[in-house]
Amino acid sequence: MVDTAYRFQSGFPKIGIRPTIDGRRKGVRESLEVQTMNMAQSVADLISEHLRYPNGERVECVIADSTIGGVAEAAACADKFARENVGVSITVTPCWCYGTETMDMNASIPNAVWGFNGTERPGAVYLAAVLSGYAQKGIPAFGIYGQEVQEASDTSIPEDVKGKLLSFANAGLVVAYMRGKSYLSMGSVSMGIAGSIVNDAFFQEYLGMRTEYIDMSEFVRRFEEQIYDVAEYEKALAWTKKNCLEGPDNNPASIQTTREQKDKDWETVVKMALIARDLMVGNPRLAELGFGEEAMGHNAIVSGFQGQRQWTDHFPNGDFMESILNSSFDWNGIRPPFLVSTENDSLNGVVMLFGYLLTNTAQIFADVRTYWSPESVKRVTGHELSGHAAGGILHLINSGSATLDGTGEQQRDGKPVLKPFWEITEKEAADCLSATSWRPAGVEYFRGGGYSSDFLTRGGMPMTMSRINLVKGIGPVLQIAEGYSVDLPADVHDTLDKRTDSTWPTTWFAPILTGEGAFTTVYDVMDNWGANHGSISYGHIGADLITLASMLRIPVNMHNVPEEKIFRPRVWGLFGTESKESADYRACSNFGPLYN
Ligand SMILES: C[C@H](O)[C@@H](O)[C@@H](O)C(=O)CO
Ligand SMILES: [Mn+2]
Repeated sequence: MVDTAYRFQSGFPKIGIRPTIDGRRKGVRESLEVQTMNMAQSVADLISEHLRYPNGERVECVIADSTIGGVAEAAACADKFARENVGVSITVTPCWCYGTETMDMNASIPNAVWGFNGTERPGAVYLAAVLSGYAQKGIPAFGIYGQEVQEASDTSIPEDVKGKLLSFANAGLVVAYMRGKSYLSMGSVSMGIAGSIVNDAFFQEYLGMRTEYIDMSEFVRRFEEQIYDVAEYEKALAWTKKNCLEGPDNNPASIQTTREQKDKDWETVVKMALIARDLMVGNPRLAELGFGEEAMGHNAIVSGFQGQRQWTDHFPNGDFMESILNSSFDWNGIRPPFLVSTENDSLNGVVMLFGYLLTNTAQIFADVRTYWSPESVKRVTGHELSGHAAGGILHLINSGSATLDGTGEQQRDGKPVLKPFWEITEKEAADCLSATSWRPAGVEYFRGGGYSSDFLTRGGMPMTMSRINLVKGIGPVLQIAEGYSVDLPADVHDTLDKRTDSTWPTTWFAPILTGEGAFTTVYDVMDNWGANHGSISYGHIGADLITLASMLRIPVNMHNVPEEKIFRPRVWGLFGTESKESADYRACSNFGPLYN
């Protein structure tokens, strides 16, 4: 595992836990002190045991110095949280407390309240009272209480409560971690793709992020003036030659580039990867080499590279740079991915960021290229789709930033998975690399050459595809499709793949159908997809995305997440309980973006 310290030097937000209590002394408060503090401690233990920061360390919790029985103690706790960089607030109580006097009034961070479901003391009554206060004051807060009544002496956290606490804390940390960071736009709008019109108001108001912009000529300046770590470049090039095997050139012989040009392209694409990374997060080595300004980077947690066409018409394309940065390993070993979106599609970059921060695993960026109905597959190949694929499949394929982790060569219990970097073994990283070949770019599209990663994602993995679209008059809208990667017989894959650009990585994706709305058929999923790209995460993370979207006030226009898994602020129910989709739209528009 490599040293990640310089990437994460600004530190991580903590979870603040507020034990609130009935302030009446001479009996009531004293009798509750221990139980209340124990609840706070058990929540802190739960969170630190289960949740990790992007560098693999356990999430840290801060508990108020005392239980909170009134406004003076609430203010003391707020001071402590501000000093300790608390970005997410959880109030816990087993008893009645004074709602508006004890609540956390910080509207710019996610808030939740866990009210103990006992009847000796009315924790759930406080929960209801304080949540009505939150609704009345316009601060959406999440309410948590267990299904089953607990004994007063029971210090355990019921399973249903654990689930909600962790979902809330996980999504809340994403909100907190994004705040103050940047999206780095490398280049401008790619081929008229609207998602690459980087919208600063969206980033600022909904995510609390900056947008930074550089011209792609900055790469040329850094090539020519050697503004990169030459020693690292040499190491990277040698590693690439050894581990990134060049595949066959698919171009007609008359337009194939020479061996000499191909070798030169390898040198350029490796330099591009170093430079893009340095632009995003900085590099202390550059300061030692006399480039103090460049050493600082742009504080970017996600970026996008325009590439097409001004760059790719002349220089090698960005595919190697994007794929290797988006992967969990490179010449420096196994390390957290750097998120880069192809074609500077910033809106797809944002869902890559959500998926990554929710799971700590790398993301597949892809074109949502083709809906293959069972009939079309049968007509073209004679094959009958079955299993998860029975209703048809989507061909996800793209030059550029699909992570090599997306090969599915990492394993857990013998099954293909994508893992957080700290769980990936050397062998698994090597297997992802051997499952990938690097195909000379199609020079009709990419006149400047370059190399595209070519692999086929293993089937059987639970995956979630998502996408943000901007709608004039509404703002951002999120769409989510949970499904599975699927295996096709090799000859069937070949026939379908060869009809398109077979030098690109493929994921065959079968969304889960619910029989309703956008999930009536696979065709409907494709037909309702809002743009040319999607980001694909390992696991069924739709519920986490929905929780996160509600914190940011981004409505969800389509999803196939089971109702019982959805967790949003309590006040969403006050916008109507019949059609939760339209209530979500009204709630988001009523409260407006988190940082407005
Ligand atoms: C080579 C082509 O221009 C592709 O890059 C194009 O199909 C896209 O990926 C559009 O998103
Ligand atoms: Mn694309």
